[in-house]
Amino acid sequence: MGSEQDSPVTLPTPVTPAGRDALDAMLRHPGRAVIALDFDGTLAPIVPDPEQARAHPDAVAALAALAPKVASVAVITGRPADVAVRYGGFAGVPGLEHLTVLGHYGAERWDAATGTVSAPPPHPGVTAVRDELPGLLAGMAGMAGMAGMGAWIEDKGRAVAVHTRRADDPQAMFEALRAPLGELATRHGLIVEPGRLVLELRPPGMDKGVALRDYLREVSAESVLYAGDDLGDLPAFATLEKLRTEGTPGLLVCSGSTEVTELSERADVVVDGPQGVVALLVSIAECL
Ligand SMILES: O=P(O)(O)OC[C@H]1O[C@H](O[C@H]2O[C@H](CO)[C@@H](O)[C@H](O)[C@H]2O)[C@H](O)[C@@H](O)[C@@H]1O
Repeated sequence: MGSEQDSPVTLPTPVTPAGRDALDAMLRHPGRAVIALDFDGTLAPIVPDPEQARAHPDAVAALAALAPKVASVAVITGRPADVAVRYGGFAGVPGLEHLTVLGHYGAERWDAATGTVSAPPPHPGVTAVRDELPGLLAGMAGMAGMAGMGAWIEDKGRAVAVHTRRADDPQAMFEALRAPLGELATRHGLIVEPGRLVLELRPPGMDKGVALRDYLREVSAESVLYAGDDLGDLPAFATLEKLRTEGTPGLLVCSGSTEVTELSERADVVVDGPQGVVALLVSIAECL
């Protein structure tokens, strides 16, 4: 706790009894608590150009202050693990020596302790999609209403994403691309992962729920906080909801945005984007 001169630490009150129990359990036994966080929209503010996304300026310090006080901290992201590490500034940070980054929705793993990324072999469908996608988008640009489409391809290595945030009408472009990208993905054995003005074509078989569940088993978590902002975080919320029914306290935190409301409806705590997430992490660290 802070000294008498410090302003008092304000922790949010979770709106559900299960959320309040989880926060309680974390504060009582922090050494058995796991903190897991999404990257874009949760630790990093959303920006128009995905290559310019960086962790909130105070995020790394907040994580580094909290990590030594809890069992473990993990970042679970749709980004390739090495990209999240780079954009997050997570490598070589005192306090984050045991940080784990699960990339590509858990298919990849980076551990600060080794500084290496482990990953499965690439899915052949990604190569095929990478080759066909520019032609498909060019064909659509010629269609009525699609001139100057403004869709941008992010080559993620093990997946390919099409972003519409910089299109003239981002939401209309997103909706127009759903069906053709779905067909393309299916034809090559991939799935479409929708996100905040992005449609990603990626291999099936892994999601943040599976990644989180496996990680929590590995570290023998006795309480968990998960924070996310996007549709890809819903499986992680579902994992926590299931764990709660089995007796493991879990706190569902939504990094709120006007773009995605599905998470806020299920969350125990809604904070104001990455700035709110950082404030929450700081408050928890100060309470421990
Ligand atoms: O699981 P996450 O860490 O949340 O990653 C999800 C996707 O995030 C990125 O896209 C999003 O952030 C961009 C930068 O702020 C933004 O421009 C875009 O509209 C968002 O969808 C990233 O580019 C994707 O690869 C991630 O899968």
